Amino acid sequence: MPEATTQYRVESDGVAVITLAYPPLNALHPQLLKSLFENLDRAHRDPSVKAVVVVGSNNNFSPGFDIQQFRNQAGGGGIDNQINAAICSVLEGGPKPTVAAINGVALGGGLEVAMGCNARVCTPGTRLGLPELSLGIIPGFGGTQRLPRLIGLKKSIEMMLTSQPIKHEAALQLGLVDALAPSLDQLLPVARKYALDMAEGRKPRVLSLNRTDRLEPLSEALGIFEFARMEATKKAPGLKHPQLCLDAIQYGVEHGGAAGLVKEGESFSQAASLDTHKALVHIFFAQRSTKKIAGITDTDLKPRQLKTVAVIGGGLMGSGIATALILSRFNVILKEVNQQFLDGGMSRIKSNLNSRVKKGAMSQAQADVALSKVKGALDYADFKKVDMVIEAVIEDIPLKQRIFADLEKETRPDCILSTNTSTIDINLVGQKTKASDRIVGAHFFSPAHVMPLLEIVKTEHTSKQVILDTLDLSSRIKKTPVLVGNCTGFAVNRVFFPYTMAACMLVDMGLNPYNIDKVIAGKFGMPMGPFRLNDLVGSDIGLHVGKNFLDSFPERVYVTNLIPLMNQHKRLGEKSGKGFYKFDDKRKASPDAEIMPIITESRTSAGLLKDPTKPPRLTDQEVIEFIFFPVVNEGCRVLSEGIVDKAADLDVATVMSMGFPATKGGLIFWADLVGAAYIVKKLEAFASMVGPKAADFFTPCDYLLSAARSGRKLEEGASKSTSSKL
Ligand SMILES: C[C@H](O)CC(=O)SCCNC(=O)CCNC(=O)[C@H](O)C(C)(C)COP(=O)(O)OP(=O)(O)OC[C@H]1O[C@@H](n2cnc3c(N)ncnc32)[C@H](O)[C@@H]1OP(=O)(O)O
Repeated sequence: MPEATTQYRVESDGVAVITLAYPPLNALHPQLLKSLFENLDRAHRDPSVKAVVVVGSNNNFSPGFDIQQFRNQAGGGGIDNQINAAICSVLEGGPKPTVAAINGVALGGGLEVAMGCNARVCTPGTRLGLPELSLGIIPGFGGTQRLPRLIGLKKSIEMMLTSQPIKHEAALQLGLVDALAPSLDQLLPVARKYALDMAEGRKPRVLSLNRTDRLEPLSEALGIFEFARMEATKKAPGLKHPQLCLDAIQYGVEHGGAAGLVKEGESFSQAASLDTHKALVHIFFAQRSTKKIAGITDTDLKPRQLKTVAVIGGGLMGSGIATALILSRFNVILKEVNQQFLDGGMSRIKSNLNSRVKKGAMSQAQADVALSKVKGALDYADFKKVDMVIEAVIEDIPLKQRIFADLEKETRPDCILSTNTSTIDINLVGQKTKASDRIVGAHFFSPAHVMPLLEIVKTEHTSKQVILDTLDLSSRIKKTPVLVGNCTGFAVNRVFFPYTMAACMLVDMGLNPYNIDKVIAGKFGMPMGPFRLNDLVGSDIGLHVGKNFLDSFPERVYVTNLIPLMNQHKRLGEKSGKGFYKFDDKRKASPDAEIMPIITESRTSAGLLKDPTKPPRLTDQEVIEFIFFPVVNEGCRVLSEGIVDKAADLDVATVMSMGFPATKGGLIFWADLVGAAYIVKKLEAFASMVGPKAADFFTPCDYLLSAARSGRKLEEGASKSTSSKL
């Protein structure tokens, strides 16, 4: 383990430079903070020192408090609010003026240390922010007090509630940063001069905690707090830590910065004791660990620099994938079967880029450069130049097999051949080739240029080099990869199918689909309920994908007539103007009484209830459990079959694909908080509620049962891992 410390030197101009040093980014480990405190004291006591500059090593200031400590020590990672308050107070009000010299990022505690200094200097490209809420805590080194005093309440509350950093230009404009150094080699000279200017009275020495000039008048401030609280509740109903953050800010505005610091400490401790904090810290590390695959990323293998990728099929998926690739500067060949389809694909790519320009995510000039990276093709003439192919045609096995047989002939022997299938066995796709070592699944989620997850599906034949290259491609196109084994539905769609089936079962039992959606979205925190999602995806797609599960897992599926009937009535969802909901021309969804006869027909054919006039009365909590406990059960099968490398991968996959709330830590983390024994008991109760026709849907798998019996956590016991099979 590298040492967490600070280095101290006094320059010839009398400026003491204290360097934060803890690779890779200078996270604020308690040892580093202790050393910072000691060196500040040393500088203040040394009569030859006129001023102090704090800087980071490795060309970075600091990403904040060491998040590892939150993992090691529950309830706030052993943060000592007193020593932190002492550091900031010595920085701010000690005998010598202080300047933070910032490069890279100053986030969380990193920015708070910088705000404790009397001034801040940064380089172009620096990012500054307080993202603590994204970890379920609140700023705890004075950030709730100093940021509003430096830049005003409105912007500071926005920065804290969204956890979004700002760039150097905005920081300068807002007054968070006092001066810009034109380049990294000028950072220390500019910061030292600024510090001496303060020491020698040429510039005022500012104590941000005492400032009030940037705070809005109290009556206006109260309005800002009211609005922010409403917005926070609307965005994340039931979450406590955003309100705790606002409590601390408001208290400081009403009672002064010093009292606000005390309140901040209390609110921080409260937030740090909540499950939300544990869940979000888990997701932070889980997301980074999906890229680390034992036997691949820890070997001497190096990823090859893929430059040109061909995408076969310019439909919704293919054009989205091509967009993601050109946005990250890959050369792309988009292949279609005829000019009309090719034109359609190209115009979808253009429209994806245009919508980014409209949203301000890129300039028109950048969009033009991106578009110039894609070239259309109707044949394989240029495929010898291609480093990787991503096939994204319809889910038709013979068609995919034909394409792969062609690709084997038309590409170089080192070209990676991948398929974007969402459910089909990868071995089946490559069955007509001898290229199995270079075949891999690259399962994108729609819209592919937006959704952050990439499921990389390996078979027993896929080479390690191909897996490593695909992991690398994933990072380059800014997707989080999850490496999964080959089975129907892989990891994500495997755990997704009981979600829809359980929701349909509830409707067949007499519950109202709109109420179910309200509970699952509003109460549980999914981005939308299962029926609204069905309308987004399309009932036809749902039926098609669902068939794979009916065929592959007949012993544990629930066969409903609801989705087939929606298809029969051409209620395909948003694209046909009506599904479970009806849609206006702005695609706004509203309930539609016309679906009642369809629901009645489905209920009658399901025959789940002895007395259909008496549907069960389920609480909201029971609706949540009825839908999510079968999902957990399937997740346990995915773990025990080694489809994912570790439970945390499934957590990341569920958060980044189905929108499982990150604040609950992903599927298995949440299930462990609930407890396997309780889940088994409820699954058994649901089985007896629905009777023999659907009871098998709830049968707990061995993995879940054994965890329930032994008290073992679900995350602990994957019996075999994909990496061990490599
Ligand atoms: C009291 C205080 O108010 C409380 C706090 O300060 S809580 C901390 C608040 N800060 C944050 O939330 C920032 C967290 N970090 C980040 O957002 C991103 O890491 C970043 C923008 C700084 C860099 O992103 P990126 O370049 O993609 O690199 P990334 O892979 O994330 O990080 C590099 C390594 O640094 C580690 N790291 C980053 N920030 C860290 C932190 N604050 N503590 C510990 N480790 C950290 C990562 O885990 C990763 O380690 P690994 O290589 O072993 O996986």
